[in-house]
Amino acid sequence: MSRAVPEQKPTWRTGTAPGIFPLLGHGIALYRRPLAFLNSLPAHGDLVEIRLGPQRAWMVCHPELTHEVLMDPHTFDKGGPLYDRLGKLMGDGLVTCRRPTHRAKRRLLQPAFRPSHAAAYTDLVTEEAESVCHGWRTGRTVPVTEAMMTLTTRVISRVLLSDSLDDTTTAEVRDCLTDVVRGLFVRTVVPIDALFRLPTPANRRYRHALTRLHAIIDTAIAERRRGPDRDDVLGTLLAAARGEGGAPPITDQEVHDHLITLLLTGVEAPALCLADAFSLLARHPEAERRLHAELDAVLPGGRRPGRDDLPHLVRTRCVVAETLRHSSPGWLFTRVATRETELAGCRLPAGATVLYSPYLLHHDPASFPDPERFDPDRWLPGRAGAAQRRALMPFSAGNRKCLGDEFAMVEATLALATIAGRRRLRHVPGYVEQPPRPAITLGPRALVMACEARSRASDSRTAGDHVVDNA
Ligand code: HEM
Repeated sequence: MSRAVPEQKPTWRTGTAPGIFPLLGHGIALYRRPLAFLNSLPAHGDLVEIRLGPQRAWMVCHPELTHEVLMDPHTFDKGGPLYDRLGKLMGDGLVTCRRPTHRAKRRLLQPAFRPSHAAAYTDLVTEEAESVCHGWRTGRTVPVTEAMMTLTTRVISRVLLSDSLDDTTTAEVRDCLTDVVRGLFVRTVVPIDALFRLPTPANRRYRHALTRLHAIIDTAIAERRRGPDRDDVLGTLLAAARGEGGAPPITDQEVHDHLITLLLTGVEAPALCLADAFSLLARHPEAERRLHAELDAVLPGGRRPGRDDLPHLVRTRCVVAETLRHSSPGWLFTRVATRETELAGCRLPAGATVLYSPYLLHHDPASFPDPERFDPDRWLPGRAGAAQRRALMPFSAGNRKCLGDEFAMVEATLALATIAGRRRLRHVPGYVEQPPRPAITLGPRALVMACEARSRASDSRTAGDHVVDNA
C-alpha cells in the first residue's frame, strides 16, 4: 500500500538509530554505506535520532514531516558549523546565507531562472548538447560523466556570463569545479582544519582549483566592467551593484559570491543526473525503447529539439524525473533549529541539527512501491498521486527550494532528447555498478560507456509508445 496525504495531524513515530560507535556515532555508517544506512532509518521512526560524531542530530524520515521543517525557515534555518565552513569557501551566496538576507538575494537572481524563462535557454542547451556528442563514434567508448560536466559547465557559464569564457577557460572551470566539489565534502564533514593545511596532492589540487575559480570569476567581472553591458546574470548583478532597480546596491563581494555559488550549484548536479539517466536507460531496455519511440515521433530524423517541442517530450521528462527520484544527486541536507522547538512530539534544543534526505524519501516503499525499480512511467500524466508528488523532492521545497529547478529540468530534458536522438550508449563489457562515494552530490563520477548507432524506433514501435497527452 502506498502512502496517502494525511488529512489530519498524524501521530508521529520517533526512535533512535542503532549502532552508535563511541566518538564517531553513525559517521562511519554514513560514510561507508550511506544509502543502506539511510534506507534503514524509516524502520526506526518518522523522526530518528542519530549521532554525528558525539553530537545528537535528527533525521526526518517522512515526507510530510520534511515539508513541516522546510516550510518553517524561521525555526529551521541554514546554519551551524557546516554552513560556517561552506561560507568560508563559497562566500555569502544564496546557498549559505541565513534567512534575514535570503529573500533579497533570491529576489535578485530569481528572474533569470523563473520557469517561464527556462525555455528561453532551449537553443543554447541543444547547441551544447549537439556539440558534446558530435565526435562520438560508433564502437568507441565515451567518458560520459566528463562529457556531461562539459555540457553543463558550458550551459551555465553562457547563462551567467554569455560568451565571456573561451573554450579553454570553460574546460578549466569544469576541472576546477570537479576538484572543489570533491574537496568541499570532506572539509565540511571533517572539522579539522590542520588536516587540510598539510601539503598533500589532494589538498594542493583543491587549493589550486579554488584559487583559479575565484580568479576566473574576478577576471570575467573586471572585463565586463570595461566592456558593454550584456543581458545575462552578470549583467543583472552589475546593475544591482550600481544600485539600479531601487534596492540598496550590492557589494562587489556579493557579485563574486553569487557567481561562484551558481557555478558550484549549476554544474555537477545536472551533469550527474544526465550521466545517471544514460546509465539507467542502458540497464532498462524497455524504458530506453519507449524513450526512443517518443524521440522518433517528436523529432523525426534526429531533428534538434526546439522550444515548441518541450511540451511533447513527455516521456523524456519522465525519464529525467524518475532518474532524479531513483538517483537523486542531492542526497543529504541539514537545517539548524534557531530556537528550542518541538518536532514530531520531540523537544529539540536551540542549535539542534535536523537532516533530510531526498534519497531516503525517494526510496521509502511507503511512498514509492518497489523503490529500487527504475520506472519512468510512474510520472506519466495522471499516474502519480498527490502523496507521491509531494514525496518527490530532488530540488527540496519551501523558500530554499533549488533556484534552478525548472531550468535543470528543461536542461536535462533537452540534452537527453538531443543526445539520445543521435546516439545510443551501452555499458562496456564487465561493467559493475559501483557503490556511491559520498560527496556533496551523489552520482557516477567517472562513467565510461560505449557508443552505438541508433536504430530508429519506428522499426519496432508498438501502439501507445508515444504519449500525446502533454498535460
Ligand atoms: C538536477 C539538478 C539539480 C538538483 C538535483 C538540485 C538540487 C538542489 C537542492 C536539493 C537544493 C536545496 C538544498 C537545501 O535544502 O539545502 C538546491 C538549492 C539550490 N540550487 Fe539546485 N539543483 C540542481 C540544479 C541547479 C542548477 C542548474 C542551479 C543553477 C542555477 C542550481 C542552483 C541552486 C541554488 C542557488 C540553490 C540555493 C537556493 C536557496 O537557498 O535559495 N541548482 N538545489
